[in-house]
Amino acid sequence: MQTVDNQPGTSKVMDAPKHGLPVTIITGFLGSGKTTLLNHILTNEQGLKTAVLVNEFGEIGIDNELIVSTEDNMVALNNGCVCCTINEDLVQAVYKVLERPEKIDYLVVETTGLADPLPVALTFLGTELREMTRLDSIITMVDCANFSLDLFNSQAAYSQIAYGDVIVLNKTDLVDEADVDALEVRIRDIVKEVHKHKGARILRTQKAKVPLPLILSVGLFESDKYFNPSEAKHEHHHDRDHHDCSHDHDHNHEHHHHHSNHLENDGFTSLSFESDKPLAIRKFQYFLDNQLPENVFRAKGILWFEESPKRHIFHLSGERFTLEDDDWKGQPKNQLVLIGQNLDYEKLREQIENCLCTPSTSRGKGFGKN
Ligand SMILES: Nc1nc2c(ncn2[C@@H]2O[C@H](COP(=O)(O)OP(=O)(O)OP(=O)(O)O)[C@@H](O)[C@H]2O)c(=O)[nH]1
Repeated sequence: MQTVDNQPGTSKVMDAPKHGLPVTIITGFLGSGKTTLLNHILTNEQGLKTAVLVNEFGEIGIDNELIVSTEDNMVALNNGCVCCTINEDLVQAVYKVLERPEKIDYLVVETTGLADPLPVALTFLGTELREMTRLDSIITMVDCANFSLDLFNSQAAYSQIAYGDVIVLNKTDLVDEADVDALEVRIRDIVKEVHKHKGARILRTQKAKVPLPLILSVGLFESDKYFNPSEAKHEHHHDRDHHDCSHDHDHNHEHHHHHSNHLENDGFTSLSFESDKPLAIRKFQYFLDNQLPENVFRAKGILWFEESPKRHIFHLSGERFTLEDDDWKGQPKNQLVLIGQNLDYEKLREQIENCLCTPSTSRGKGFGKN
């Protein structure tokens, strides 16, 4: 776990002392644009000093590599669900931020794409943290090109929509406006099912570019109205024995019928692959085009191809993949995480290993067109 500060140096001092530290939770399904929003916040926050807690699904923390200026403002909570396994880690991580001698104006928590945001919110409301922090809002990112509750068959995906104070319909560049309209109607219905009298603020974005005043320090989270922390049974024990996802959470909140019993992360698991050998571009492309099974919903990686001196950032969400390049800062290597349901680990691992260069692989072949 690492701790860090964005934009060191002078920071605009907010009125609130540290014990009222405003907190925003960014949630949203796998690949919806949470990290993209986080980077947008960190590059545009203008003088605010923001601490960031990032929880990632998968053994390798690819996000550490993808978040801007992570030298000193980030606590990475790797491998585990922020709402179950590492709940106590979350409390400890927030304390670490609060105890730092320098001023912190804001705390942003990015959950994994499979986390139910409600227990995360309750962590801020139902523990000692209640005195120290002020939960400002839950922001839910939605991938307009891939959103379907049926497709995900995921309790977490439902909860993310149901409890979002601000819902950002992202990736509008990939779909027709009429589809976004239909999605918005569906989402408003889900929000209404849970919050009878309260709508969510729904925004549309590309690359999560949203004016920050619309999402930060908005005070949209209405804890007293929708949650009763004193009733929350989500207790936080200071021993390590409770880091066990196999227990059934009973948060005993008003909307009990949607409580977050998302055992095994709705059947999603991850495969992490690392190698200090380069990949052969053609083989990897063959893997993507012909072998990658449909049950891999999300993948991300930092890739090294023998044919390229660049560092390639690979993302797959649904059926779409992208490869961007920048420069290596250290020794090149491959890091790849695949996330999906019912993964055949052995087969996948073998297929990826087969993409690595063998000494006889010829050089100089570029990425072909699909
Ligand atoms: N076309 C398009 N791509 C986008 C947009 N926003 C984000 N992306 C891309 O979608 C991919 C996933 O974005 P991330 O921000 O990493 O998503 P995430 O929610 O943090 O992903 P996980 O943490 O793995 O669940 C990346 O390749 C982004 O560049 C958008 O508005 N349009």
